[in-house]
Amino acid sequence: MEKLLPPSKLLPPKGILKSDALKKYIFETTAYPREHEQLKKLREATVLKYGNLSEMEVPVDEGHFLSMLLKIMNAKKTIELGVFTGYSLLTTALALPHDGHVTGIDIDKEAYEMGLEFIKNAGVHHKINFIHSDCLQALDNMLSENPKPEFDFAFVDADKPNYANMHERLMKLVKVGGVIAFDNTLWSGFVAEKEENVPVHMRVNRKAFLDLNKRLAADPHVEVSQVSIGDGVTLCRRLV
Ligand SMILES: C[S@@+](CC[C@H](N)C(=O)[O-])C[C@H]1O[C@@H](n2cnc3c(N)ncnc32)[C@H](O)[C@@H]1O
Repeated sequence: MEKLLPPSKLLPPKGILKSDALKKYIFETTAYPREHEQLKKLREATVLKYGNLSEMEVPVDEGHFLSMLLKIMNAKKTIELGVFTGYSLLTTALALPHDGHVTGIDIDKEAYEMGLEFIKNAGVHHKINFIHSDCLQALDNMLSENPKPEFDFAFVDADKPNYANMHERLMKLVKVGGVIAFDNTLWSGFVAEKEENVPVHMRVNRKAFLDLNKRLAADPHVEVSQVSIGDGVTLCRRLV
């Protein structure tokens, strides 16, 4: 018999929404009922295998937001930095048209291989190209092989202190009019807290996000929207 997790184990423990009642309401009313069957299975399998590390996955409501955005944009070619077991990657592949294509990059191949079963069952494996590499290295390789902008959309969810370096490279790889989405930019709300109130292990990334958020807001080459969903998602639309 399929092993089911209690609903309390499935509500995202991190993020910026501090009301558990409201979180439960949103997830139970809209997010879980609309979650694709293979995404649900992938999420449950990730919790079982990785325990607390499964918190790294994008939450279900954010997945719906990204899916809607990709469809509204008519995105065809996308890139993702930080795949883990593939929740956001599978979300993206499901949102793209039949001839769409997503490149995912991660240093952890084992986690991606765990998610492959669900990606294959969802029938979208042909749309995915997984690159097992450090993401800055992979972006530099792409830029040296073919410096033409080719992506409609980029999702950034790898090592946080390197987001600014990824932004610099992605501005050359994402088309004018395309979107770069940075995940976790509100860092559980700690960007608005004094440093002494932030758990020590979260301080380095908090500082990286404080710098990044300022830098993106001041960047005249992008239109910026800070979206208060999940752990905070910043959308940057390339202008020039
Ligand atoms: C937050 S998780 C990604 C979660 C994923 N987007 C999802 O929805 O399930 C971050 C991932 O970034 C990967 N990562 C961290 N540093 C990296 C680097 N320098 N290059 C490539 N991947 C990296 C980690 O291995 C991890 O799988």
